[in-house]
Amino acid sequence: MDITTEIITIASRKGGTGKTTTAFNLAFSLTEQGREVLLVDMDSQANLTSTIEIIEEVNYTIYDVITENVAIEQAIYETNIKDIDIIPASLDLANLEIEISDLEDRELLLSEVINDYNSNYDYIIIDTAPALDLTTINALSASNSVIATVRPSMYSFQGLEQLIDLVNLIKANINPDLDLEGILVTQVDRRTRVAKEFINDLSNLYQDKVFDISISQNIAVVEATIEGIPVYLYDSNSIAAKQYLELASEKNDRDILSI
Ligand SMILES: Nc1ncnc2c1ncn2[C@@H]1O[C@H](COP(=O)(O)OP(=O)(O)OP(=O)(O)O)[C@@H](O)[C@H]1O
Repeated sequence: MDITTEIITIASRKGGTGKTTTAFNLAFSLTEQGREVLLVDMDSQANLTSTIEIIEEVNYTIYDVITENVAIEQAIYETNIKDIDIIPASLDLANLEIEISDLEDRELLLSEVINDYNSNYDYIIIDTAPALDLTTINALSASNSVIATVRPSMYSFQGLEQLIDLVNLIKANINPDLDLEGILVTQVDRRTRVAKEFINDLSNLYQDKVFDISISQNIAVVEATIEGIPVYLYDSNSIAAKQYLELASEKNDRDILSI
C-alpha cells in the first residue's frame, strides 16, 4: 500500500448515525480540496452503493475481492461525482460471518488485499454496517483511522464505548496503525436541550477526540440523498453542506497537528 493513502473507516455500533451520509459527503469535501477518493461500501445494506450513481457496469463487489480473489482494480468503478470512485457492496456481505469459519483468517481478508494494493488515491473511505461484526473488523484492520458517528441520545454512549474498545483491541493485536481520529455528532437538532447536553457530556468524556464541528439535522441532506448527490451539490448554501466542508478542513488541521 502506498503510505500516502489514508484509509478511514466510518463506524458506529448503532444504526442510523449517519455513517453512509458522512462517508459520501466527507469524500466529496475532500475532492473539493483537490484530493482523489475511493469509497468502499462494506455494509451489506449497500445504501452507499445504491445512493451514488455508478457510471460503469458493475461486475464485481467488495465481497468478490475479499472472498473470491478478484483483483481489487476490477471492482473499482467510476461514479458520476468527479474524483470519487467506489467499490460497491453486495448483499452477500451479510453471509461473511458464516462463510469464514476459520478464526485465524478472520481479520486478515481486507487488510491483506489493501496492503498489496498500489493505490493512487489520497483517501480510501470505508462505510460499514451498524454492527461490530466481521465486516467492520475487516475494515478496521485495514485502516489508519476511524471516525465514529453518533446521534445525540443517551443510548449512544454504550455503543460508542463498545466501538472504542474494539478499536483498541484491534490496535493492540492486529493493526498498530489504527487510531480513533474523531467522534462526529450528526443529525443535531440544536433547538433541543438533549442535543446540547449530549455534546457537553461527550466532550467531557472524550475531550479533543470529539470534532468541533457537528452536523445539524438538515432536510437538505435527506433530499440530496434521494437525488444521489452530496449535500453541497444539492444546496451549497445549506447548513449541512457547509458543515461537511468544515469537517474536511478540521480533519486536515488535525492531521497536520499529529505529524
Ligand atoms: N444531517 C442530517 N440531517 C437529516 N437527515 C440525515 C442527516 N444525516 C443523515 N440523515 C438521514 O438519516 C438516515 C440515516 O443516515 P445514514 O444512512 O447516513 O446512517 P447510517 O449510520 O449509515 O445507517 P445504517 O446504520 O443503517 O448503515 C438517512 O435517511 C439519512 O438521509
